[in-house]
Amino acid sequence: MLDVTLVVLCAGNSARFEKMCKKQWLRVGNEPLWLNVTKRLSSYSKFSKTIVVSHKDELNYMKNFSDCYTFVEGGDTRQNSIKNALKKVDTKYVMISDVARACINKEIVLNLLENKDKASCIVPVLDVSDTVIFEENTINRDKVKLIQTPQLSNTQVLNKALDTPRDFTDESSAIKAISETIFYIKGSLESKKITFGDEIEQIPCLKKPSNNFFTGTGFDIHAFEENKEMFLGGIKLPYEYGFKAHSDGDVLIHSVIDALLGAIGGGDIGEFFPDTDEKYKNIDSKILLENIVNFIYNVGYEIVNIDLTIIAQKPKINPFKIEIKSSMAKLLKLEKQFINVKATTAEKLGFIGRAEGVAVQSIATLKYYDWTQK
Ligand SMILES: Nc1ccn([C@@H]2O[C@H](COP(=O)(O)OP(=O)(O)OP(=O)(O)O)[C@@H](O)[C@H]2O)c(=O)n1
Ligand SMILES: C[C@](O)(CO)[C@H](O)COP(=O)(O)O
Repeated sequence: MLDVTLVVLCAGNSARFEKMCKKQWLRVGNEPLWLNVTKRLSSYSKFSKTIVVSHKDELNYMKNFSDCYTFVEGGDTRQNSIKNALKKVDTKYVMISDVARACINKEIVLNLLENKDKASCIVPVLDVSDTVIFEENTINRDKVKLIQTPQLSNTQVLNKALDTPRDFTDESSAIKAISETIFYIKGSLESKKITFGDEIEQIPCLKKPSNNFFTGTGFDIHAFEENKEMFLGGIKLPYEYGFKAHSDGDVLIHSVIDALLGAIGGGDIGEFFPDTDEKYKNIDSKILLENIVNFIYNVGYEIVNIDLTIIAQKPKINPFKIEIKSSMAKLLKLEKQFINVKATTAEKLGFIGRAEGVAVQSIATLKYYDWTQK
């Protein structure tokens, strides 16, 4: 076992990527990119431990995918994500790589490891073959290097180098700033970082997402409550009661949220919005659904269609079905043809039949965001 910890940085926001899905959640077959890259990098040598740094909103979801790695919550910058990871590093050396550099080859990792005692930070670099200008003045391109990852650092030195208010864009810059040594090895064009959306085509090792479909079911019930407005599918219904709930009680939206989370293996609405949390007291459930829809797109899915059935003796639903369908289509960012709203009574049977409350069951079908399509 090496005295080296592997850290894969997967906690970014993909702001410059400008796609529906975040870079780390692009699918390679059935694997999110972060898992595909982490499996590949960790297979290259016997690292003491592998740490995956995850965006705070995706940490619990990411943990669903593997028990083989230590998951750490990222920070608001790459450097702070590294600092969070270093709290879990107890080895002399740490190798840190950007998940956005998806196609790191084994030779580079082995070369870094072979040279780990040559300096405080071992860095793969590329020479420049283009003419280079700096502030509109041509400079000597032979003195220019493009820095890549993974970078292999002495853990103690890196901790010291990052104990600063300065924000560096990589480890070697921080280590150099405290006058510690750097050793450069030959990098690779294959180690190109995915930053902008159109760069995906330049990444050689990715295969297209699987064509699988994913379904999830949702079911929710809410009792009627006096002195409360009734919301169903984001629409206010003119009824004498509302729904008894911590939130606004929109039982239809809650049912659909559970169907969406079910389809991605993301648990249930209570895990995302605990009914013990004051910030969700009387919350507009449309906000909850918008949050979940954004999450689903961020982690690499698209919604194909939703079908739902409202089970209610009262109020009469038919007069509002079209409005509910339009409301839900807008919230789900779906064409109306892909959201179906059904309604039925309970034939006066049971609590629904006694008009004590309403139930809604939903089913959602999702697929992966296909980044190979323009
Ligand atoms: N707070 C952050 C920011 C970035 N990263 C990771 O650092 C690597 C390089 O960052 P970058 O390519 O800039 O990714 P993003 O920050 O997602 O991109 P952007 O700056 O466009 O938002 C990525 O693998 C990213 O996931 C991280 O772990 N934590
Ligand atoms: C660390 C890095 O990949 C080295 O080139 C680069 O600095 C990351 O920059 P980003 O803006 O955080 O992608």
